[in-house]
Amino acid sequence: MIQKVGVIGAGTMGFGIAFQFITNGIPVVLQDIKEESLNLAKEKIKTYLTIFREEEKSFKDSDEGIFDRLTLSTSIQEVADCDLVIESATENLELKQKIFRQLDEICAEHAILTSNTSSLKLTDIIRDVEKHKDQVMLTHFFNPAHIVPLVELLKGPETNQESYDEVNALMEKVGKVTIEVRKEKPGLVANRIQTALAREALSLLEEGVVSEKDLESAIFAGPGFRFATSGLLKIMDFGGLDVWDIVMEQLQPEIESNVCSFSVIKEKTEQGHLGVKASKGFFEYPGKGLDHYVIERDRSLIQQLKTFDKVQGGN
Ligand SMILES: NC(=O)C1=CN([C@@H]2O[C@H](COP(=O)(O)OP(=O)(O)OC[C@H]3O[C@@H](n4cnc5c(N)ncnc54)[C@H](O)[C@@H]3O)[C@@H](O)[C@H]2O)C=CC1
Ligand SMILES: O=C(O)[C@@H](O)C(=O)[C@H](O)[C@@H](O)CO
Repeated sequence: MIQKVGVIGAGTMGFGIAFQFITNGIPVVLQDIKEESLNLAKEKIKTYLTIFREEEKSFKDSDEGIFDRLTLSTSIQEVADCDLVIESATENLELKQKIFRQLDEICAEHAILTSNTSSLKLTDIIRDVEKHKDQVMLTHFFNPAHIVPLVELLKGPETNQESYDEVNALMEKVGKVTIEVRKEKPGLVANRIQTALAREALSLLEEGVVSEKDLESAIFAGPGFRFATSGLLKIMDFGGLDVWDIVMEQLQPEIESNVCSFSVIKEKTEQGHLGVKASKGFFEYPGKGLDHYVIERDRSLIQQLKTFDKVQGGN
């Protein structure tokens, strides 16, 4: 049974993963090589406990009780007694392979080792793992990890079912929605779908078919609005599969199918317009700093999470 979780990497995702577990009763060791990352993560956890309370989605335990479950460390040795260790360090294959070699060496025999990678293959990450090769997985969270419910689960080629079932049960216990990815595909499921959507959206933008503002509305006030309560297959069922059959045949030849590099992104990147972190991307984010806009986004997402829990019967 998983009673203590280690999280390697206290960055954008690691902080949120740790937050999800400690606010749901599970002790966490959050490890990072940079003290500053750990200090920032601690401050963000403090901030989000307040924000969740302000948005009337508070936790049953006191802030003090929640913080009592959090251990911060710069030493990977600190996760040696964890039952589950989730690696969420920088997206670099050599680094992940090194971390998994270390975890394979120091962790208890029963420990389950997982990665939160967005794009790398599990079989590549675990290349040198020996002792735990029947207890490795991908557990792919979505940003922000402490609000977006989805976690994609993938077993390794030798992973036993018991490990999968334990991780799945734990994720559901802490309020996440899991899917089982049955075959190893780069980007798993949701990122592939997100990328396919992005390719068509950027193609329409590049062709001048739609403005940035209207492209946003076309997604969040249309399909995105429906996606908030049901997936694509139900939308097809409600639309009529006979209709969708025709539409798919008609439109597939029309939509973007090339592997493209889009000047709408390339030009902005070259100009240093990297998005919120640079105060300008497709849109402008004047003068209040990254945290202001991230928190503004997250307040909306927390309200959406409350509705999601009601509609999907969550906690
Ligand atoms: N940013 C996103 O939207 C998402 C990212 N991911 C994945 O999560 C992982 C982490 O991504 P982010 O949190 O965005 O990165 P990040 O750059 O915000 O944080 C990475 C953290 O790893 C730490 N780190 C580097 N080497 C380390 C080591 N040897 N041991 C311990 N910590 C180390 C860094 O100090 C940093 O704090 C990546 O694999 C990424 O693909 C998954 C879903 C979404
Ligand atoms: O969208 C997300 O949060 C995840 O699916 C990801 O992995 C990110 O999009 C990542 O690919 C880029 O930040």
